[in-house]
Amino acid sequence: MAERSFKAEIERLKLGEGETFHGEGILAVTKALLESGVAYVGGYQGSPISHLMDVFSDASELMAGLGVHFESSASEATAAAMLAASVNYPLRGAVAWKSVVGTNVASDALSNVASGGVTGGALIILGEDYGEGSSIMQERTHAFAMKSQMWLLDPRPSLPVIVDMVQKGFELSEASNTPVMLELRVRACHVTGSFTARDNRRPPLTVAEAADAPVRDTDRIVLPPANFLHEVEKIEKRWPAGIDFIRRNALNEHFGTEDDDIGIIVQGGIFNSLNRGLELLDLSDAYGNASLPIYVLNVTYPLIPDEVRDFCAGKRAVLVVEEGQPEFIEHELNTLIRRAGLDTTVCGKDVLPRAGEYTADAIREGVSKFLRQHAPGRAPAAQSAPPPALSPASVPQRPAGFCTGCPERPIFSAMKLVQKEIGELHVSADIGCHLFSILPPFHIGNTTMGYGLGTAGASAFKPEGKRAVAIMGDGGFWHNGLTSGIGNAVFNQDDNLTIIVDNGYSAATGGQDILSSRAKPPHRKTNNPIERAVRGVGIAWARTRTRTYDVAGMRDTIREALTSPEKGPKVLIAQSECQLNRQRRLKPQIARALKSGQRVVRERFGVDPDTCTGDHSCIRLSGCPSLSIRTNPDPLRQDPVAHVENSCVGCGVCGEVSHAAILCPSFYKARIISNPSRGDRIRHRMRQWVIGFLQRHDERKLAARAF
Ligand SMILES: O=C(O)C(=O)Cc1c[nH]c2ccccc12
Repeated sequence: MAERSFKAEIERLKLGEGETFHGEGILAVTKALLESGVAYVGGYQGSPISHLMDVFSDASELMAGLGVHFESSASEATAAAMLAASVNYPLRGAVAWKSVVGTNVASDALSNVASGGVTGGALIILGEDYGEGSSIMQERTHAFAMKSQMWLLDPRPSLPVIVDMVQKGFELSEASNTPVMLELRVRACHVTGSFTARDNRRPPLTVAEAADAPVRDTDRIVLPPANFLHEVEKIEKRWPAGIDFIRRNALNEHFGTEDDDIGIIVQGGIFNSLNRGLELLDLSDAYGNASLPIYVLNVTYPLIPDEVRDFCAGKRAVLVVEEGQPEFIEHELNTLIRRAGLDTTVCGKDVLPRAGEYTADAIREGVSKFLRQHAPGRAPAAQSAPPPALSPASVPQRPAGFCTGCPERPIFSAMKLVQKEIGELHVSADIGCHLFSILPPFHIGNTTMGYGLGTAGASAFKPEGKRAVAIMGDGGFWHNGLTSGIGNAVFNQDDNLTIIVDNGYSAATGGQDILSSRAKPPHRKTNNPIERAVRGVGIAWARTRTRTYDVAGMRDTIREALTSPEKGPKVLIAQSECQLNRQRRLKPQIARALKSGQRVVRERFGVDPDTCTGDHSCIRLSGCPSLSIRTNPDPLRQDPVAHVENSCVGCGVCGEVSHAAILCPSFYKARIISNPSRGDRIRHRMRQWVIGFLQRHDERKLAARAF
């Protein structure tokens, strides 16, 4: 079950010729694919492209009706390899994933498809999650475009441009027999706007029809001698054809004034930020009517030598606004300007930050510096004062952490308890929500090497004494952990423990179903147990614990795995449902039950303030966001007591941790009964009577001793 449902929005994907489509960037992309006669679509979810995959998934029936094949690929490598369908057949195909990580994973297939070239248009839609909102290493997909010679579109975040780039992207791919990448930053994915729709088009050839009439062309297969010819073809045919198409179709744009002796060259994807920066300097308005010329690169690779020459001719200096490092575009512009015999100065990273996100403010600062150097008359009068520095104490910290009720929390609580007994462990962490164990209060995890690579990251550790621990999510396990981690550990006779967090979904990417998910979606085969898979590749010591919230049980199994005399790789599958997905699943059911007057029981935990000692070790071992502190009601004690807030979902970990760690008995479980039955009411009255009797008894005893 995905984080967001697009069932309502996808109705708009049926709009026809001339109607106005209004919505988010990712929906516009999907609509543009359908209008382009795409024959097949695939991909792997990851921020900020997760929602695009969810849109595809929700629209899969509509696509099937048009004869378009869609599937959620097992990984980005799978998705990229799917583009093989466009090598021999005039089939348009689109795949999507998160870059740069997904492109890393896909790069084997991408190199192959880029070498052999394509007949049908191949479009790779990339969510480029760069900047301060990103959760991954800061790298540029641009490097992949250059090394494999694939074209890179970086459209201005405006719906008509994005839609046009999808459609032209296919044509460009076909005209130059080259795969085309379409990069969408997170804001472009979710920018809202309008464009004029066209009719959806059935693919002229479907994948089923192509399969019926196989075509084989050994010149397109990456195998000597054809691979040597591909290199020549890339340079002599595909590159010139690409440049020609981009120029003839004016994929790059011009904004602002025409003639000037300075100008700006910008990646399309950050045009809006540039324009905002210029607006703040009174050099543009909200519509991009700038008072200096701007050349917008909706195609950042390849650059078009004639366009660069024409833009730079007669200009003393140009500023290149290029996010991320190294400055590939700036380097190439210098070469092209030199080759054109011009002496235009190219500014870029000398006035803009070398790395980091190009926010409107960073760009405003860079443009100001550029103007001071090359057009002092148009520079802002004074250097703007830096914003007042905030002391770290005045900025509330909000480290990422496990959600309330997350089933992964008790796994790490149990590990902390084991570490107390046998000492610190080396822990090879993985991509997924479980990576939050690195942060307080757990401080568990020494490295992370990539998706599903937790076990591989521990493979150099061949312990003689203490075993190392690897963490892997169920998402990572099916993405590639089964072979690169578990299979490798079997083959190389590891003696480490892998804990596979089986929460039922690819939770970190937004709750998509995977092979071991418990849901039974109509067109997929789920419920494939992870334990069966690891035993299948030779794991002898495998345990599945079905309730991670049982902290004592988790602790005992982890201890057993780390201390048992048995040698060989060990796998502990720790199961409990992702709480976010569970809430999404249950909330509508509960709401319906409450409305229809059915009896509903919800559980919450609480802390008895009279018993709580106020030492807060429960918080240190759990870190649940619903576990907080409040003033001690006892006037003789000063330490604040622990307190469970109303966001509690009743997972019970706080209490379990406290008991497993023998901390204190102050946690209690309350059952909130809505629409109680007669039996509930009678039981409630009897309890009240007993409690009242005991309380009155206590009060009388206290009153007797009072003075
Ligand atoms: O959803 C995200 O933000 C992720 O980083 C998950 C992810 C999806 N595909 C990947 C490939 C390599 C590393 C992480 C991911």
